[in-house]
Amino acid sequence: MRTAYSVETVRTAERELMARLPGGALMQRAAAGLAAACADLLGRVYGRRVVLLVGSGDNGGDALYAGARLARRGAGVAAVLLAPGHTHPGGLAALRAAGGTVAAPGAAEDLIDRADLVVDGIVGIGGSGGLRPGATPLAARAAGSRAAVVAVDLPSGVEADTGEVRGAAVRADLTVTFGTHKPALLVDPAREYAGTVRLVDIGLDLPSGAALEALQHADVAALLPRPAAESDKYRRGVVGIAAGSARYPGAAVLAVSGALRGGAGAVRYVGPAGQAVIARFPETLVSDRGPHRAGRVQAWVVGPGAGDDADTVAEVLAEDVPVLIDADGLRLADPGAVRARTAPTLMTPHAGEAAALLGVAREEVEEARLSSVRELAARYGATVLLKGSTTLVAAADGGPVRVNPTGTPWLATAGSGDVLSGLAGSLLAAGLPALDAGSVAAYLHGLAGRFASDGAPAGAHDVAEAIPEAWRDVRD
Ligand SMILES: NC(=O)C1=CN([C@@H]2O[C@H](COP(=O)(O)OP(=O)(O)OC[C@H]3O[C@@H](n4cnc5c(N)ncnc54)[C@H](OP(=O)(O)O)[C@@H]3O)[C@@H](O)[C@H]2O)[C@@H](O)CC1
Ligand SMILES: Nc1ncnc2c1ncn2[C@@H]1O[C@H](COP(=O)(O)OP(=O)(O)O)[C@@H](O)[C@H]1O
Ligand SMILES: [K+]
Repeated sequence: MRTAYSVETVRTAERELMARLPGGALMQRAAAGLAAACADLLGRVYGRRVVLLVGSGDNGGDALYAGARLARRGAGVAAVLLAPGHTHPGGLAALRAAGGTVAAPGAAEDLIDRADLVVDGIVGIGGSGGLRPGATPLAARAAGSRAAVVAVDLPSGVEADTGEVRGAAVRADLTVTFGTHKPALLVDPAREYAGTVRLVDIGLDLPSGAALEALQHADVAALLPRPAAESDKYRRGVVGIAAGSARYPGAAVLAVSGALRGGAGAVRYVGPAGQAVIARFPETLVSDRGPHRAGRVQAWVVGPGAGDDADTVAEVLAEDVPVLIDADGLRLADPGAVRARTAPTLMTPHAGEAAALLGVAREEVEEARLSSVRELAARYGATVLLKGSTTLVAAADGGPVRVNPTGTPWLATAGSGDVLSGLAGSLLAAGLPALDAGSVAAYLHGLAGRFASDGAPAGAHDVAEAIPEAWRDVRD
């Protein structure tokens, strides 16, 4: 499991470790890791031109000590001091002692234009609110230059705990982060600014309460349902799909296509698209008698392509089994009925649907994904999977939010969300708790999207057909 911790937790762990170590030891560990990463990126250090952008805090100190290490290996290193009266004194002395220089006022732009590497030590976990005016043109100059840009701990200007970007920020090719990932390195839009992320171990001892968790192959493999010798189709779990309408029969077909590949032993379909479903998937158990009388299921999926069928949504919400609500179902569901449920509920909105539920503009959700998904989960007393560039899954009772690491923008194709809802519903029916069902489904769906696309456009049905390959890849 990859984890990310809040600034507050990092600060506490840092204090505890510093109390046991000689002064400055942590910063030296950070600077050594940073200098090694810079050297790897440069290939050859001797004779290279390095510019350090140095702010007022320890983030600048890291940059200065790493710059000193590079200068000792023969790089030409110049520091641009953004807060000249408040520069880390030990770091500045180390740089000077190693032969590095401080840029004269007005020389920064020229130096950046000629640099091989720009190191962003403007601000780290002590920052908030986007780059300040003095730093903004330098960050833009670095982005437009041929130099590689390495961010120290975080790209300066992003919000460490939320992944929000409230103003100008540095665009890095590589971010070297210390002790643990920070949420901004895993959540868009900030994640986009970080480039490749390299984690340097500085010995921090972190508690169990991470802010974010990202499942890896081994975590998913351990959660995947697997039929045992005694299994039959009912014991494996039956998933009910209440989806589709005369207008959108395809949503039903796609949700069933995901459900058939999600580990449940059988898929029941109720709704007006039975003919289309059977034509494509003859193994589906089709009923036109509504959710109550369709036969037993261990989980329901309701909403994809449902049009205005509020009665079916209400009927499903009244069932005492796990329910996944997607698409039109999110709009049609009575919030009170969702909150009143005692069996697990998993809601799977995209940003637009989440915005409608929260009563805000879509952009507000996209700019603040983490707080949006937490807020929705708390309001509805449900597990919420927020789809999009970074897919997040939050439980109602707080705790670490799961961030999906496998997504690809090739998934942004009509109907791929329907496949996801069927897949997640199937995992619910197979017995996974809602947080696991949502995050495992997003993981497999992302991998399937990658396999189906392989760099070229793929349709939602291709994504569904690639789910078994994703499943095998995880299990290998
Ligand atoms: N934690 C650890 O384990 C380790 C941490 N280490 C390193 O220390 C870093 C944290 O250092 P830090 O605490 O000195 O804060 P830092 O980020 O340098 O900010 C300094 C000052 O900048 C200012 N400022 C605020 N916003 C701003 C903005 N938008 N743009 C510009 N300036 C802004 C604000 O001061 P103000 O000007 O408001 O008075 C703020 O106080 C951490 O990221 C890592 O690199 C490693 O060395 C070892 C292990
Ligand atoms: N930019 C993106 N990067 C990664 N995944 C994306 C992106 N945009 C959309 N997706 C994924 O594509 C799927 C689209 O689902 P959804 O918006 O419900 O579409 P539809 O309603 O057409 O099925 C979701 O799994 C979502 O996470
Ligand atoms: K930085």
